[in-house]
Amino acid sequence: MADDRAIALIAHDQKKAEMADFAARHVEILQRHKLVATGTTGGRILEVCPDLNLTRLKSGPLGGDQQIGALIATGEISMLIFFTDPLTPLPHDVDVKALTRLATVYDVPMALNRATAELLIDKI
Ligand SMILES: O=C(CO)COP(=O)(O)O
Repeated sequence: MADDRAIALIAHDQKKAEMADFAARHVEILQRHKLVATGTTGGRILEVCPDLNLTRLKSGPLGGDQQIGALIATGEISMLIFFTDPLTPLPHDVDVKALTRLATVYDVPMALNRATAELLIDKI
């Protein structure tokens, strides 16, 4: 059965270049899937991979993390790839925590760094 759920892609500012590089390296896999991303991350990914089926939501600090959390709660996300930056304070830290919490609650595969994302991407 085809999986109609989306893969969620998010990166904090210091990790956006890494996310764009990750997407470019795995574009053949990603183009087989529906994708959602927070606003700025999605824009950076589409700069390097313009043909992806990617929906940009709000920017993280303006509610994008919460939008992805809501999609997790409604069963619409198959995997969360979230390159977090643990070295920079974030105004929306509570949203980040809420999102990773929901991914855990709903048992959604979640990669919080590139090494884990590289392992997960080969499983889809
Ligand atoms: O802040 C983010 C996740 O917490 C990411 O949001 P942007 O992709 O809009 O920068």
